[in-house]
Amino acid sequence: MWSTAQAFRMNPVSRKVFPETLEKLLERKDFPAMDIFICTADPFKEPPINVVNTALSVMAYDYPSEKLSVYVSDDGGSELTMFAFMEAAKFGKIWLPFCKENNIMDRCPDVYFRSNYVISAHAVEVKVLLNSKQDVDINGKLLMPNLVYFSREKSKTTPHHFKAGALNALLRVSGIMTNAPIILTLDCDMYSNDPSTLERVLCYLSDKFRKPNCGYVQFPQRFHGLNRADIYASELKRLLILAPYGMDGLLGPSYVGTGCFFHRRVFFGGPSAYIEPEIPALSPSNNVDKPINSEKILNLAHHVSGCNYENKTNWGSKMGFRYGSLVEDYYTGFRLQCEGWHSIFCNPSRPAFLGDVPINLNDILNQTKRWSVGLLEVGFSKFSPLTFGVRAMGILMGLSYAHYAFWPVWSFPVATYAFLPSLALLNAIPIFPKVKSTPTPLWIASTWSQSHVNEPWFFLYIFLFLGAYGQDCLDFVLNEGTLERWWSDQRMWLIRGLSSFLFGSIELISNYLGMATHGFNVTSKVIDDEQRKRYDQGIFEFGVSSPLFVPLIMASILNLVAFLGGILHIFKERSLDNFSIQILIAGFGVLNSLPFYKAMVLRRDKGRMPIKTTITSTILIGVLYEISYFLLKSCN
Ligand SMILES: O=c1ccn([C@@H]2O[C@H](COP(=O)(O)OP(=O)(O)O[C@H]3O[C@H](CO)[C@@H](O)[C@H](O)[C@H]3O)[C@@H](O)[C@H]2O)c(=O)[nH]1
Ligand SMILES: [Mn+2]
Repeated sequence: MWSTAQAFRMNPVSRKVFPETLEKLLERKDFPAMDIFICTADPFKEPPINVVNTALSVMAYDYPSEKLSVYVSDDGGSELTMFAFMEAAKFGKIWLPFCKENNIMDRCPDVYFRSNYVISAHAVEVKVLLNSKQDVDINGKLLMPNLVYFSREKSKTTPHHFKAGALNALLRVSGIMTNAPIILTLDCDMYSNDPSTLERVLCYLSDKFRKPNCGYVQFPQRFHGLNRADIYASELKRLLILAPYGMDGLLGPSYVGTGCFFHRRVFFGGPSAYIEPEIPALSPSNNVDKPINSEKILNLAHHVSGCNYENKTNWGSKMGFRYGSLVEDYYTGFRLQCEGWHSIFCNPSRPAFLGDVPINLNDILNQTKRWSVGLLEVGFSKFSPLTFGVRAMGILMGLSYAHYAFWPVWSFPVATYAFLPSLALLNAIPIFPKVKSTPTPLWIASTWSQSHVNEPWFFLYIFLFLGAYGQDCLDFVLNEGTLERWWSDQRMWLIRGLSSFLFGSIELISNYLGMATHGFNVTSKVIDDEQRKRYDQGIFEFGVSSPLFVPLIMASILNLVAFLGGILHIFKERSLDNFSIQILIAGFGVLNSLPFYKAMVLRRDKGRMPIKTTITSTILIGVLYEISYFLLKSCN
């Protein structure tokens, strides 16, 4: 993992463009058309009001409206979402500076819909809600952008490939209706925060300025409403900001699923290997000459949204967004770059998009678990970045992608460090280099004076620990980070390693063995007020009894017991002997586990650790200790 991380350090690049000068070089009438895709899948985990907000925020881009088309893909096929959008269409007309007033529609989904709703098979729905050729705002002045509600056909028997499937259907439908050369993909939990973003993008993607191989421009995922310490490290600074800077100096950043502008052509083969789609109307160079709501166009749009349409076509394998991984974004970007497309990372100081983050630990861990499964699927496929990727894109790009793909591999060292040193300590077995006995009970005193140490390994060990942590901390803090957030970041890395990564790896294995199947478990965006309050105060949210918490509690209990035992040992023997590093590691574990102890013992609110989970974990750690007792004793 260390070596793959070095690829990001070779040539980091940070870019700047000046969209204010764009109009001197490119007339507004020559601005290219833009198709904007918004994905939603579940009206109860993703409240339609939020999806509407996302759509309204992009409809209000500072851009010629007649060139703007917003397509909303509803994988839930829900009447509620459609209804919300019909209202939104009317609402949009009355209200252009909408950002301030959108509270008007802030209502809860109707109980009637809720009780009758199951996501199931549904037919195609294509509804033109606003037509840029006809619809004007309430004053009769401004044209409105196109707004299309779309729900592809779904059946129980045909795989729908989750979001990638939805995006491919959107690619085809938008191709038939407007076929803009530039496409923005956006998740429904992320809204536009800067009306001038499209002009910024033109500096990279308009015909006049685009480099021939440039395929997409990725904006970082940035989030609003993080608490001060960002306790769940939702910022994902390393993954979403630092790594892309590094890749930008190579062939460009990976695609992260949202906030990304594509040149439509990239979905039809490599820069010099064009793949002709099965019907000419879908070709990226096709000129749409019929009105968006003409019967012919609508019929064709229905045709390409059928659930069997993709059979025996290249969609998902060589064309469009790629199937085969739960992280369709990462995988698609990777395959596009292997085909020869370059990309650009654009991180303006005012965030172009802002998104929601889950505010409870269980949701976060489930999300990371899904990513782990998806990443490993790519890592161990025939298109693995380490083999296929390195050959197609060169060693550094291959390593960069491998660094993501094998992210979950951290679970093994993290789990080892969480359990092994403490178990060994409790069994009085030293596993690290020794420090020679000194009369002082303070470990620091002994590590500082070299004369007392008889093994250089001890220092190498301390050096590596402090070096790695120091570098990590510096990287973080120097890039608009704070020490407080860094601490959360390293803690979440341990938590993810011990939980999501581990469960993700297990899920992948059981999947290969045919024991389970995994799906795209949509992250809930519903905010409970009480939870929100606790989150804002920086308090961890547990609440549900989730297996994802079990290894975490096990480790926190074990480390506490081992640490206390170790300290007792020091005072009894008045020597540090063989166990200093083990005690240190246990102590570090304890420090990181503080929120867990609080949640298990001190808290009484709804977000505390459920007793059931605590008891299960305590029993399991007891069993693990017994096993270790027999194993370690027999090894010794
Ligand atoms: O069958 C599906 C499942 C999901 N979605 C949409 O996909 C988006 C992302 O889903 P979310 O639950 O928010 O997942 P996150 O883990 O927050 O998303 C990250 O990870 C995903 C891959 O796992 C990427 O697709 C996302 O862009 C990226 O932000 C949402 O708009 C969903 O509505 C669909 O359209 N159809
Ligand atoms: Mn999301």
